[in-house]
Amino acid sequence: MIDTFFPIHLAMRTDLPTVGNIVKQKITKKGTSLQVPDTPIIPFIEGDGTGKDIWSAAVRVFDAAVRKAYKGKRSIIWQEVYAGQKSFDQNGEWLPEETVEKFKKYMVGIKGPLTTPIGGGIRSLNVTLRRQLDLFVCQRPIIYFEGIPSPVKHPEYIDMVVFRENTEDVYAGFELEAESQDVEKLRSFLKETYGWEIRAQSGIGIKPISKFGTERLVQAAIQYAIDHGRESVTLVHKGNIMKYTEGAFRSWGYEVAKNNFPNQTYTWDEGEKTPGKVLVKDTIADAFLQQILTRPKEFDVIATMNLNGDYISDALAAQVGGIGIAPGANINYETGLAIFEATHGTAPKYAGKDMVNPSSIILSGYMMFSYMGWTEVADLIKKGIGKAILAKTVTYDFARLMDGATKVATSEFADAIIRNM
Ligand SMILES: NC(=O)C1=CN([C@@H]2O[C@H](COP(=O)(O)OP(=O)(O)OC[C@H]3O[C@@H](n4cnc5c(N)ncnc54)[C@H](OP(=O)(O)O)[C@@H]3O)[C@@H](O)[C@H]2O)C=CC1
Ligand SMILES: O=C(O)CCC(=O)C(=O)O
Ligand SMILES: [Mg+2]
Repeated sequence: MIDTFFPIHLAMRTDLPTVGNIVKQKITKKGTSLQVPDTPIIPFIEGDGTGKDIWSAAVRVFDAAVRKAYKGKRSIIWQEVYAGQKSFDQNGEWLPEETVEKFKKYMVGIKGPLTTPIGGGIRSLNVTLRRQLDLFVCQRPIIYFEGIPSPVKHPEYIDMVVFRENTEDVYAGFELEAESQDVEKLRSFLKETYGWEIRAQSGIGIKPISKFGTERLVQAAIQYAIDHGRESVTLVHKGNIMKYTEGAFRSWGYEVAKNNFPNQTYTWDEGEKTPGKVLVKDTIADAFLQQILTRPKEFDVIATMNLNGDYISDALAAQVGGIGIAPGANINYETGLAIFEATHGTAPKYAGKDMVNPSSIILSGYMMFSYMGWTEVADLIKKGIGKAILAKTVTYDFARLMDGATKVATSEFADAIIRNM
C-alpha cells in the first residue's frame, strides 16, 4: 500500500459510475468523497520553458502505469488547457478564463511550471490560479528514495510534509512600485495616521495573514497528521518580529489545536510526550532552517505561511535530491478542487534540451493518482522511479553528484521508469 497524502475524510470512491451507456467523465465530490469515473477527463497545462520536456515524459509514464494497473479498464482523457507563453502566443491571454473554468469543472488537474518575470511584467500566473480557485493548501511531501544524491549524511531522516498557506502573505502580490502616485499616497497616509516614516523611493508590499486563512490551513495540517499517524505538527513563523501577522499565525494555529482537536493533540506546555496524540509545537523560521539540517528527525508535518513555505520546500527538497524531484499539490480540502504541480520553475536554460529531471511532475502525478484513489497507478509510478534511481540511471542533476551513474535524457528517464514499473 502506498503512502496516501491526503486526509482520510476525502476517502475516494472509484467504483463509479455509468449513466445508461454514457460513461461519466467528470470527477465530482459527493459529501466527503471524490467520485472518480473509469475514464476521467483531466485538464493539464504543459507549462513554459522545460514544461514541454517534462510533460511529454510524464504523460507517457502516467499512461503506461494506468495501462499496466488496469489493463484498459480505466484510462485518463487528457485535455490540454492553456496558460503562460503558449496561451499568449495563441490568443493574447496569459491565463484565459476558460482554463480556470476547466479546472473548476473537472476538479482535478495537473500543470507544468509557468514563467513569472522578475521586477515587473505580469504577476505570477501560478499564484493567480491558486487564488482564483482558492486552493488554500500547497502540500509538498519530501519523498526520500534510496540512492539519491544528498548533501547531508542521513537524507532518510527527512520525512516531512509541508502544508503551506497558498492564498495570502506578501506572496499574494499586493505591492506598490517605488515613486508611483499610489505609493506616495500610501506613504502619506501611513505617516499621517500612524506616524510611520517610510523612506522616499521605497516600494511597499502588504502582508495579509488572516485568522480564516490560518485556521483552515492549520486544520488541514493537523487532520493530516492525525489521519497518517504523524507525531507532530510544527508551526513555522517569524512571530517575534512580525507579531501581528506571523505571530498571529502561531497563536491562531495553537487555538485550532486546542479548540478543534482537544483530545487528539497536546502541546509542550501540557507536559511530556503523549502516545497516540499529535504534538503541536512551533519554531521560529530561522532556527527551523538550521534544525532541519541538524535535527531533522524532530520534524514531521510543517504548517507555515506562503513565503516561508516557498523557501522551506526548496530547502528540504535539496536534502533528498533537489527540486528536480520535489512534487506538490494545490488543494482546497473543502471543495476537493486540486491542481498538482512541480515544485521547481521553468529552468529556461534547459528548455527544449530533453535534459532536466521529470520526477517532480511525475511524483506530482503520483500524488494525483493517490488523491483520486488510483493507488495501483501511484504504486507503480513510485516503484518505477525508485528502481531507476537505484540502478543509477538518472538525469544530469543526479548524475553530476553520483559516482558511476548513467546520465540519461528526460525522455530516456521516462523510459527507465516505465521499464522498472
Ligand atoms: N510553480 C511554478 O510554475 C514555478 C515557476 N517558477 C518560475 O520559473 C522561472 C525560472 O525560475 P528559476 O529561478 O530559474 O527557478 P527554476 O526552479 O526554474 O530553476 C532553478 C534551478 O533548479 C534546477 N532545476 C529546476 N528544474 C529542474 C528539473 N526539472 N530538473 C533538475 N533540476 C532542475 C536547475 O538547477 P541547476 O542550474 O543547478 O542545474 C535550475 O537552474 C521564473 O520565471 C520563476 O518565476 C519558479 C518556481 C515555481
Ligand atoms: O509563481 C512563481 O513564479 C513562483 C512560485 C514558486 O516558486 C512556488 O510556488 O514554489
Ligand atoms: Mg518556489
